[in-house]
Parts: sequence; structure tokens; C-alpha cells
Amino acid sequence: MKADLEAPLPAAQGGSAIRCRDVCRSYGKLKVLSNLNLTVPQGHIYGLLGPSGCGKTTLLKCIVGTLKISRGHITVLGKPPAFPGHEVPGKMVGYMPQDIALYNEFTISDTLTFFGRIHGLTSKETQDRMNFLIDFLDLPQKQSLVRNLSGGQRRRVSLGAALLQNPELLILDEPTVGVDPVLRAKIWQHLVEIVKTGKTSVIITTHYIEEARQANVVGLMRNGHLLAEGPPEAVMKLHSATTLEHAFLQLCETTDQNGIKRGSGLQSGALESSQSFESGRDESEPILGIGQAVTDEVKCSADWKARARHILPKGRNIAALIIKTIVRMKRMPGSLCFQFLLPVIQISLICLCVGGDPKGIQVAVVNNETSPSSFSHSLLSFLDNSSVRQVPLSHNEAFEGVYKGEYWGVIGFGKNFTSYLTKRMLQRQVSKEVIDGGSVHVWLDLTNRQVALMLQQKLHEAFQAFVDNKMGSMSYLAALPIQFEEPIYGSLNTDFTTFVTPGAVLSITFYLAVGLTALSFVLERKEGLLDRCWVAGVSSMETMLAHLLSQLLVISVQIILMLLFILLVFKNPNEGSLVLVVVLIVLQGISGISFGLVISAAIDDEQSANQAALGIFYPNLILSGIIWPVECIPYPLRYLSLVLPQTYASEALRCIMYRGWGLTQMMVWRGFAVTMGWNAFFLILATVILKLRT
Ligand SMILES: Nc1ncnc2c1ncn2[C@@H]1O[C@H](COP(=O)(O)OP(=O)(O)OP(=O)(O)O)[C@@H](O)[C@H]1O
Repeated sequence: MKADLEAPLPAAQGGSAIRCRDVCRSYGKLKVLSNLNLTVPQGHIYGLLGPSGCGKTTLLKCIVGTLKISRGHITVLGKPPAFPGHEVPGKMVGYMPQDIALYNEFTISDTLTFFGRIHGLTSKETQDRMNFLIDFLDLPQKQSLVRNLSGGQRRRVSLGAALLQNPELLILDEPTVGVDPVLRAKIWQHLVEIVKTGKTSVIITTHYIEEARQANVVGLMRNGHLLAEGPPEAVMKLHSATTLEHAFLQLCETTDQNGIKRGSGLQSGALESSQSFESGRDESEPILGIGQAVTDEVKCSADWKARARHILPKGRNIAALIIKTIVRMKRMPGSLCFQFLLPVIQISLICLCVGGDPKGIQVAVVNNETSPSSFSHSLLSFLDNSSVRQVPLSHNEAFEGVYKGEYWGVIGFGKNFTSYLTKRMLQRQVSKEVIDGGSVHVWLDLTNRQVALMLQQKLHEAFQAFVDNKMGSMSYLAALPIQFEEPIYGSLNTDFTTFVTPGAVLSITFYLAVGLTALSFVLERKEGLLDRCWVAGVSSMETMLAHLLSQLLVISVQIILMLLFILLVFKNPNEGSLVLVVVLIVLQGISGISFGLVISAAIDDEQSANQAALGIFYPNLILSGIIWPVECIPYPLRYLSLVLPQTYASEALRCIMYRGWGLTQMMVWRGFAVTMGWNAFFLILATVILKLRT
């Protein structure tokens, strides 16, 4: 039978473009590829056929290196994928994933230019190839936006991106879905043409089994096994079938009858001893573990320079990714405005609505003195009218109003308030009755502490002003024996907003960066864009760096706008160095980006990413001492609070802005150190998760 299958291959083109030996891959407990052997000869078209879910895409992802195999061995164009110095992933391979995997905001021209940049093509080379591909693939005008194209047109643009750099190996995952029969024939004709040179090899999956007759070799896959591999005519002949589809059915029946079950380990025996066009493997061999010696394993080595080049990020790729982000931003002005305006709106709302003094608080006044020249009237005239609205009422009405929630308290004066207070001020010894009658009595609704505290403070201020007015230079006689001198830091009229603002700026910068990073990466991964760029030769490190740099541009504008608002519009004080202020906020933005990378590395869908970001938002905001001082947090929780990214950073920013401190002060450098520590931790964690998940 083997002889049958060996016969009709076209002229030998040298070695194999792809060799898979005993390849295994699982998703959790689901074993998708099981001891799979496959060989794509150099200069041939290999049609990989099989029912939906049999593992074709998984195999292609293992071949291009976006998925790591659990066991076995793969060589692509002579070396394992992602081997240092090897251009797979990279320029040598053109990959068209099953998903469209194109940036919707790009035009056709942008798309091809982007991949041209990554492959290091000159503008002229890209233009020439673009003109050819637009004509060949019957694409609309190159300035057409991808999002406005039909499904079939997008698929053809995706194919164009894979063909752009004339790669040595083309890996096409269902390129002809949604393509009309004329164009499908044209694509196959093109593939046949390009392999004729012997330099290009193609592996293609398709649901249209019959179109694979144009392939030089077909591999029939089922349940993660390769059932047969050989030239289409030979496979059909072997099963006395007139169509490939029929041959495939026959093969499935035969293997079912032979009791070949998934995971039994017998499949490769069935294939290699009988139906593979390639010979030479002893099926009694054990399945290979990683790192075990294999007879046909290619031994590769790379010197330290190649390894260093492999690890070091390439400026060309970073530049291409940054340009990509800028082009996308330009195409989404609404989203860009939102990114710039949202932090300004948020910080403005905080400055306007959080921490200020309550205004227009209704208070019932029960004044039993009737004379307008009485002390009670005089004292009430010093009460801040913008904060406290006095409503003169009878005793009963006043208390009823408070019980109904109409007033925040009752201020009461006895009918002899003026005479008792005068006695109290002038006489050394007075009776309790005089003390009582000469006091302002206040009953408060203390359910709102801020309102109650403000009322207490306003009453104290009014009394002090009244005493100053009545007693002039002798006012100290009626003052409390506690004197608040000029504050050392801050000013007497500092409100709580001043405390909240620095932490809020950090928190807004951090969370916007988390959200935008996580969302953009999760969406790019979901749409297959990250994988596609990776196969084109962009490393995870380059992707992260490019995102970091482009996001820094956005963060810088956000920070400038926020600072302009808090310093110039809301007149927040800043006694310290503006440079330190900006650097600390930028570092917090980088923390946000790094944390967003962690989320996107660990989570695949946007809903879970949103949940993760939201899940930590409130606990972090509350525990970081941003809206309420850390000193109020009970002890075991306070330790947790102190290790969070924004706790020491907020304190440091307040110290810079309000105390004018610099980096020599521990409370300032500690904020910078903790932020940088978190940055490093998040970046390392994201890299480790990414590595573990491939
Ligand atoms: N990321 C993943 N996590 C878990 N299971 C997965 C994942 N990707 C694929 N699978 C499962 O692996 C199996 C093989 O999927 P794969 O996409 O490789 O099949 P396929 O042959 O390409 O199918 P189709 O022809 O429909 O594209 C399927 O059962 C699929 O559900």
C-alpha cells in the first residue's frame, strides 16, 4: 500500500518544509492532537483535511509556534518554530488564520503597509506587492476601510497579508471560505504557480475536500490523528474511491472497524506503517517526550548573538506597532476624545462634588428673645448664610421638622439669653442657671456626620465672630483656652477636596490605563490579531513595549489636562516640584498599563477582563486611603492598604503638592519606590503568565 502512496509526488524539491513527529497537544483535559505525524515536503501544497473540531487549527498554531506542543517535535523550514535566529515566526512564513484577524479601522493599504513594515519591506516593495495583490485577489480600492468590506473581501485581504512578503512557507487556515468559485480557482492556481519554483511550500486547510485534489499531498485528519497522508490520487486509489471525500469516508470506516480509538496510540501506527508517503519510522518506538533524542530530530544550535537578537526587541517592529496605534486612534476620533476628556470630567466632578462644605443646610431656629438688638439675633447674623439656612420656628414646629427630616438641627436661645450671657462674660462666678440660660442650645440630626460637623464648626465660627464684635480686644476672655496658630502646612480654609484630589488623579490615571490596556489586548487576542502579529515576527515584549509607549502618549495628554484643571481651574495648591508630580502620575499610569497587561495575559474574554478590573476597583479605591484617610482603616486591613499601589503614592503626591517636599523625604521616595516595584512586578507577572499560557 505504501508503494501506491509514494508514486505520484511531483519532482522532489529537497527536504521537508514541515515535519511533525509524535505531536501531542491538549487544552486542559481535552486531548486535541495525539501522537500526530505529518510531513509537508518542500515546494509542495499540502491539503490538511478533516471534520470540524478535529484539531487542524490547533496543529497549524503549533506549527507557527503560537501554541506550544505538550510532547513531540516540530521543525519548520529546518528548525523548530521560534528557534533563536529562525524567521519562523517572521518573514519566512505567511500565515492566514481562520479568524479574519485584521484591524477594522485600517484601510487595505494600511493593512498591507503595516505587515510590510514588520517584514522590513521597503515602501516600493510593499507598493508593488500591494498593486499585484489588489489586482490578483480582486480587492476593492486600497483606501477602502476593512470594516466596510464584505466578509469575503476581508478574507481576501487577510490572504493578501499572508502572501505579501512572498514567504517560503504559506500556512493558510481555510482561505477559500466565503470566496466565490472563480476566485477560489484563481487562488488555487496561484498556489500551484508559486510552489512550482520549489522555494515555496504551502499547507492549507479547507472544508471543500474536493478542491484539495489540486494539492500535491493531502493529510486526512480525524480526532487529533492523521489517518492518511499522501498524494490525492494515491489516497483515492488506495480506497478505490472516485472522490477524496469518498476516500475519507472509507478511511474513517476502516479505522473505526480496526478499533482505532482516540488516545489509543495506535493511529500513528496505522498511518505510518501503511498510508504515509513517507517511510522510515519504527512504530514500536515510544512516544517522544520533550527533549528526548529522536532519530530524525534536527539538532539546532544558536550562538549567543543569535539568542540575544532573538530576545532583544526590534525597533522596526515597535515603530510599526506604534504607527498602527496612531493610525487607529486617528480613525477613531470619538474614542480618542473620550480618552482625553474622561479623566478631566472625572477629576472635575471630584473637585466639585467631593470634600467641599455642605451648602444650604436648613436649620430650625427657636429664638425666645424678641428684641432685634438681643445677643441671639446678633450671634445669628454671624452664621454663614451660604452654608446654613436659618428657619425661625416655634419649639414644636422645629422639633417636628427635624423628626420629619426637613431640618438638620435646632438652634435654641432662652428668653434671657442676652442678660445671662452678659453676666457670664462679666462675672467671675455665676450659677448653673446663668450658664445654662446664656448658652446656645443645639440639637442635631447626626445621621450625616459631615453636615453635623459643618454645623458645629459654623456655630463656633459665628460665636467667635460675635465675641470679637462685642468685646473687641477683650474677646480673649470668652475664648476657649486653645489657640490654633497659623498652620505649618496647608491653610486654615483647606477643605477635604484638597486631601482627595491627589489620590483621585493617581487613581483615575491608573484605572483608565488598566481598562484601555486590558480591553485592547483582550480584543486583539480574541480577534486573532496578536497571534497574527506574533507569526509575522512581533514578540510579546515588542507588543508590550509598543503599547506602553503609545499609551504613554495618551497618558501624557490626560495628565496635562488633569493638572491644568486642578491647578488652574480648581486652584488646588502645589508647593512642590511639578516635575515630580508629573513623573509620579506617569509612573502610576505605567502601573495601570502593566496591571492591564496582567489581566489581558490571564483572561481571554472582555467580559471577564471587565469583571476583573471592576472587581479590584472599589476595594483598591477604598483601601488606598484616597477618599478617606488610611489612618481610619482598622489595623489588620491597614497592612493590606499599605502594600497597595496607590497608598504610599497618594501620600507622596500629597507631600509634594502640599508640603513642598522632594525626593529626600522618605514619604516621597517611598511612594516612587513602591510604584516602581509594582510596575516591575506586574510586568514580570504578565510575561510569566503569557509564557505559561502559550
Ligand atoms: N483555546 C481553546 N481552549 C479549549 N479548547 C479549544 C481551544 N481551541 C480549540 N479547542 C478545542 O480543540 C478542538 C480542536 O479545535 P480546532 O480549532 O483545532 O479544530 P479545527 O479542526 O480547526 O475545526 P474547524 O475546521 O471547525 O476550524 C475542538 O474540540 C475545540 O473545541
